Amino acid sequence: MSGLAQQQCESCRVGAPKVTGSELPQLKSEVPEWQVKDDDGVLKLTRQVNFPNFLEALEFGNEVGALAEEYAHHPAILIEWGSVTVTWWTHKIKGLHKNDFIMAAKTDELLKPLP
Ligand SMILES: C[C@H](O)[C@H](O)[C@H]1CNC2=NC(N)=NC(=O)C2=N1
Repeated sequence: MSGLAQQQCESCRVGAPKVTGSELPQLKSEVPEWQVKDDDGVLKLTRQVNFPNFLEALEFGNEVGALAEEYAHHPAILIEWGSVTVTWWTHKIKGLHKNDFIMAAKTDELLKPLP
């Protein structure tokens, strides 16, 4: 199986399986820059990225938005002066799905310098 960033999301549906406790460590190890947080019982995957100014933060936020539209899976994006916080979770299942880890890995790819 290719790395998470190269995988495709499954279609979001109610009743889709949440990431289980045994799957979580493996998936989390593939996106080490991200933290799992429990938000009133809803597990989410979040990362804060720092930028030198608001404009660069805004540009990255827009890139994440375009990625979300491309894969029809959408995060919360907080754009602030100097940083962007991206949080992935699957609303339909009120928790973490493998899609969220795939999208976190794709988000990391946006930060890699172009070859
Ligand atoms: C029909 C559409 O694809 C679905 O409603 C998608 C849209 N984007 C989504 N994004 C996230 N994060 N969770 C969802 O459950 C979700 N559902």
